[in-house]
Parts: sequence; structure tokens; C-alpha cells
Amino acid sequence: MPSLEEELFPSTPGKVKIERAHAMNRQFNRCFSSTSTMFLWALFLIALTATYLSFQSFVDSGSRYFAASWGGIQWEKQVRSSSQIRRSGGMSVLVTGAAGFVGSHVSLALKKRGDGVVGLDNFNNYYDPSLKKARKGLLNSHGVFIVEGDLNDARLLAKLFDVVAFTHVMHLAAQAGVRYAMENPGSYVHSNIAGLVTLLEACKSANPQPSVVWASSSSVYGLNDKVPFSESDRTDQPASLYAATKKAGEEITHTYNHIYGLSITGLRFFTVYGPWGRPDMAYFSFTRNILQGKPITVYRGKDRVDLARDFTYIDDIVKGCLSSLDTSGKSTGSSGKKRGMAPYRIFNLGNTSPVTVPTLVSILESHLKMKAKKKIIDMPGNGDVPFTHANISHARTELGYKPTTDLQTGLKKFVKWYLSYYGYNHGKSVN
Ligand SMILES: O=C(O)[C@H]1O[C@H](OP(=O)(O)OP(=O)(O)OC[C@H]2O[C@@H](n3ccc(=O)[nH]c3=O)[C@H](O)[C@@H]2O)[C@H](O)[C@@H](O)[C@@H]1O
Repeated sequence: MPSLEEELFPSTPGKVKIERAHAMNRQFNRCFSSTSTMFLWALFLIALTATYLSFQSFVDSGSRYFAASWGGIQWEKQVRSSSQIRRSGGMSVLVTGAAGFVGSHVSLALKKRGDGVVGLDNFNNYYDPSLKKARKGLLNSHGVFIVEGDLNDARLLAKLFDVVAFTHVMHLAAQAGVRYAMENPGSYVHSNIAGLVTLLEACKSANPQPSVVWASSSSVYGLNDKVPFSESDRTDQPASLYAATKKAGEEITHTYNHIYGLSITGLRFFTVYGPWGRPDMAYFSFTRNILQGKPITVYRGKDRVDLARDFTYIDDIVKGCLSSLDTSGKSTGSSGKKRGMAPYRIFNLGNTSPVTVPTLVSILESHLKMKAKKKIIDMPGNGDVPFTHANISHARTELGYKPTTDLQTGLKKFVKWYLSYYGYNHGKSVN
């Protein structure tokens, strides 16, 4: 007699199969003892087969979709050609989030100066994907190929590093937006935590390891009220989940620097704006609403104090990104092992001249020659901070970073682009 334990966890799996087979035979004989039962069983089997076949075709079409989105000889050719370096001492850069606002500008600037660039973007629908497709078209016309795929696809990342020995990774893909984190917290964990780790795993295993420059955020300063914000100020009081995931990114990249010798540069961007920008940001949605005669909501801080941001123009940010790549220093690891200390740097990239939100609105009004219908409300508890203000002396010393565009000038360029992109050109001119 087998013990109870042996019956539950048989030492030979075959035992169970044989006993089960006998038992099933007995069942089978009993069931098929009448013709009507047999007919019902036949119907059941046909239905089961049909369900199985349709499921198979669903799985097949799914795998066809994934196979079609990347891979193959033609795809590899495009990736290689896009990564070609055309200047002496140039670099080959994998730009994640290349169809995004900052990503598309940085990709274009790198390509224009002769560096090799391969983009990666998942074209998600956080905001209108047609804008991302248009940016892709623009990059395509300059010879930048954007791979459509997700950061969390480790096989795709391994393949990319297999095809190209990237010298640098400019990691700009992220779930952006401060307030949306309350609506869809999971998307921040997916992109800003899990995606970041998947990317760093690929970087650490690559031979040679690339140097990594990536987008952190001014939001890591959270409730810090020491102004202007310096890199050494405390960043352990995030006001939103978005900020918390960016802060986590700074810690996560530190461990990959420490354990694997990856060269890391984190850039704390301060409210970046400009042509081809993000429709979810205030300056963009305000412009849209003013032009459409719709009201805009202007948040106001505690004690009726206006909110303020250190708005930073995209061209200044691009210069900061390129200098960061140029000065990043090498990763030291190989075959996933650290071979020495590598640089770990963090920089504020701001404009160092905060402007209040009502002033932002009046600048837009003057460029658009239209009045905004303002609805002023107290700032809801949605993750916003009352103000940001960057101390940029560290970036100035190390990167030669020197922003040159004030909000008035930058918004003029944005409005000009907006009117042209959305077809408002006829009969409308910008100041
Ligand atoms: O600097 C940063 O790190 C962050 O900058 C922006 O975040 P935020 O500064 O909140 O930019 P907006 O969403 O454009 O808001 C700008 C200001 O307008 C205010 N606002 C926003 C929306 C609105 O309807 N009304 C309104 O008054 C906000 O409270 C804020 O003070 C970006 O959206 C983040 O992705 C980025 O990481």
C-alpha cells in the first residue's frame, strides 16, 4: 500500500499516469454506453476542437504582430544604417523615447552633427500618438530609424546591442506627467521602474558597456523649500508618485554604477517646453484652449500665492544633453563585471529664472492675440509643487551649460510652430 504522502507526491510520475489511464478507461466505457451520450460527446469534441483552432489562430496572429514589429534582415539593415557614425570621434547612441518631445529633438541634434542614432519608442497613447508619428516622420527624413518596441522587452534590447555596439544610451523614455500618476500609477512603475531596470540590465551585459545619460526630473526636489534647488539638497520628500519613481531611478542607476561600473549621468529637467512639445503640459493645453475659446484652469498656491516654474526651452535642454553625452566618461565593466570606478553624475538642467503661471498665460495671450478665459482655483492636492527654481552652477562648470532662451522668446517659437502644425496659419500672425 502506498503511503498518503506517496499518493500525493508519487516518486515515479508514470505511476499516476497508469492508474489514471485505467480509471479513465472505466469512465470512458460507462459514458459511451448509450448512443445519445455518444452523440453529445461528439458535439462536445467538435466544439472543443473549434475553440482550440480559433485560439491557435489568435496566438499566431499575435506572434506575427510581434515578429513584424522588429527583427529580420531588413530591420537589422535599417538599425545598422541609422547607427552609422559620420564624424571623427563620433558616437553611436541608442535614444529611448525617440518619438517623444525631448527624445526627438536630441536625436535630430545628434544626427545633424554626424553621430549614429537609433531610436526606440513604444508609441503609447498617453497623448495623441499621431504627434509621435509625425515626429517619427521628421526623424526618418533625416535618416534616424525608430524601432517600435517597449523598454520592458529584454529580448529586443539584447538584439539591439547585438546588432550595434552602442557607445552611449540616452534614456528619455518614461511615463511623464505629475498629475496623471493619480489616475494610472501602474504606468509609472511599468516605465520608470521596471523599464529602467530592464534597460540597465541590457547595458550592464553589453560588450562594450555604453555610458548612460538619462532623464530624471526637477520634481525629485518635492517639498524642498531651499531655493534655488541644488543637486546636494534633500530629495527624500517627493510630492507625487511620478517624482518618487524618478527619485527611485536615481537610486537604481546608482546601484548599476556601483556594482557593474556603468557610467551614469542623471539630468534633472525643469519643465521643458517648446515646438513639438507635449500636449499634456500646461503651456500646450492652454494654447489649445485659448485658440478654441475654451476656459483654462489656473491653479493657485496656498495663501493665494501664484505657482511658478523654472520653464526651460528645449534647445537649451538639447545642448545640456549633448554636453552630458560628450563628457560622460566611459563605463568600466565587461561581461557584466565591474573593472573599476565609473562616473556617477547628477545635474540640474533649468533656466534659473522662475516665472509664475499667470505670467505664462499673459505671454501666451500676447503671442496668440487672444484673451484666455481663466478659471482660477486653489491647487488641488494632486502632486503639484508650488514652485521650482534651478541652481545650474554645477552644470555650468562641468558641462558648459548656459541657457539662453527666456520664456517670452521660447513661447513665441512654440506658438509659431503650434499655429503652423495645427493649420492655423491662414490670416494669423505671431507677434
Ligand atoms: O520639471 C519637471 O520635472 C516636470 O515638468 C513638468 O511638470 P510641471 O512643472 O507640473 O508642468 P505642467 O504640467 O506644464 O504645469 C506647469 C504649471 O502649470 C500649472 N497648471 C497645470 C495644468 C493646469 O491645468 N493648470 C495649471 O495651473 C501646474 O500646477 C504647474 O504649476 C512635466 O510635465 C513633467 O513631466 C516634468 O518632469
